[in-house]
Amino acid sequence: MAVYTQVSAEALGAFLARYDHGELLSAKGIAEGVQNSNYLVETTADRFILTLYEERTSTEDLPFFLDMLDHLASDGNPVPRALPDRDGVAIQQLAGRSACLIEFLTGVSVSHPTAAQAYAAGAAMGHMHTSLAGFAQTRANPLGADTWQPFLARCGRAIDSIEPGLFDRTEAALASVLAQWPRDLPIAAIHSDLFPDNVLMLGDRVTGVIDFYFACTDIRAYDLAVMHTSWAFDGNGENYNAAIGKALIDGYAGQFALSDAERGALPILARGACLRFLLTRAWDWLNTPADALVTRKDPLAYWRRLEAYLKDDLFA
Ligand SMILES: Nc1ncnc2c1ncn2[C@@H]1O[C@H](COP(=O)(O)OP(=O)(O)OP(=O)(O)O)[C@@H](O)[C@H]1O
Ligand SMILES: N[C@@H](CCO)C(=O)O
Repeated sequence: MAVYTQVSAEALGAFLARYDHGELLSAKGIAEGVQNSNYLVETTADRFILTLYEERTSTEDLPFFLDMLDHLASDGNPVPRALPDRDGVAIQQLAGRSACLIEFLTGVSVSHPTAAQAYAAGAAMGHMHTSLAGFAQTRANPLGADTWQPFLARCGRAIDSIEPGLFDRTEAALASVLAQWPRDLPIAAIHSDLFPDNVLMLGDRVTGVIDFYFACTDIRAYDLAVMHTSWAFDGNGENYNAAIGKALIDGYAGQFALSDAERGALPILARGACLRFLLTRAWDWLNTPADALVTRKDPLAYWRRLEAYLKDDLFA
């Protein structure tokens, strides 16, 4: 579920009255997503997404996210813009939250991508990286490599309740990854969370790239590594699909030239990405009650991926 904040029909009607996008016909909460509250809103003019930003999205960073979306949309990327009201204001207040009315994009996210879909998604990331070369704003990555050790310390030995020995194994893996972490690769604005559920598709065509609320400035090739960890394995991280992995990289490289240094760093970047998602999932696992409405994501699915990247060079 992801409707934490309820919005009354009266409040939504008054909100929509600030725009020239028709009158309210219906509003339905969207179950997917865990971070923010999302509604599908239909008006007499069109359909929209209404997002109310919950505490996990830092609202002071909203201008960065929205400007990045505007920049990408202006350059032909299929990303949703937040719409300005009649006074040019895009970030509003609604039901005690910051809120935006966002363009609705068609398409569905695929749970078992084919190689052709992975190729298209890799190409969509390559296109975004090409466009973002001209985007000057920056935002430090709040979940970047330098934060992982303090993050593990915050989780503490409670992490062993997920699986005995997990703290020590994670600590050792982290030390090894950080010792090899590349410090001289190109840095740029990146999505940093381009999982299959954040790509909308119709057949083999990408119709939407969404959920930019982890977007930040970090190693550009790290974005591709994150994508590889999330697309090229099954959900529980047990099976690697080499055809998907290759299609992602080929699709990306067809749009944006990967340097030899970036290509060579993908294995270590992917291991880092595994630790980033292992840690945030472990934190959520420990801090979300088992009976909460939000489905917790399995941290160990990322430990299994890490083991696969340690065992073989999956980018060879
Ligand atoms: N612009 C859009 N057009 C169409 N559907 C959208 C759009 N934005 C979001 N959605 C739908 O809403 C769902 C939730 O959106 P999103 O993934 O951004 O949620 P979230 O809670 O912010 O993020 P997270 O996935 O990190 O939990 C998506 O799975 C998609 O179905
Ligand atoms: N995509 C992440 C959640 C948001 O960071 C995960 O699956 O763990």
